[in-house]
Amino acid sequence: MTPRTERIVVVGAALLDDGRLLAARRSAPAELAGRWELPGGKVEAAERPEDALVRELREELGIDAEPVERVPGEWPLRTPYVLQVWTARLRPGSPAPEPLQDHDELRWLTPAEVWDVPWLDQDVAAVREVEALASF
Ligand SMILES: Nc1nc2c([nH]c(=O)n2[C@H]2C[C@H](O)[C@@H](COP(=O)(O)OP(=O)(O)OP(=O)(O)O)O2)c(=O)[nH]1
Repeated sequence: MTPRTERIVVVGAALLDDGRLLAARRSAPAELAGRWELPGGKVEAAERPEDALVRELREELGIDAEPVERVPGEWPLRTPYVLQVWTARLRPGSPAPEPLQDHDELRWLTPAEVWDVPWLDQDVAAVREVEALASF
């Protein structure tokens, strides 16, 4: 058998504002519902990950966001997906985030509160990496 090499990047945003990290609770699909994640989604063909991030955050949260820097690392999700994370911030004048699509609750977490929500298992290592950033 030929090993499967195709991989599809899911971009997640570590949206930081006033020293807090935005966490989003998934409302679907059933196996992920109720767990918390970094908002984002799949990068489309020929799309740059940073552009996908901006698009997904507009669709899901209604915000105007700006990617800042790639968080080092890459984390496997279910095949063929891998998670990459960028820090991001709200552009001046952006609306506040609202759970418009895929989520039913949002929380801004201070560094002391980061582990107060049940993150998706596959996000824990990524969130640890975000926690280590000087900007948070
Ligand atoms: N956005 C996001 N998705 C994650 C994370 N962790 C994780 O396992 N996933 C999974 C959930 C989904 O199966 C997949 C991303 O799909 P999605 O539903 O958020 O993305 P999308 O809007 O592009 O999807 P689609 O409805 O167009 O298919 O990755 C995470 O931290 N953020």
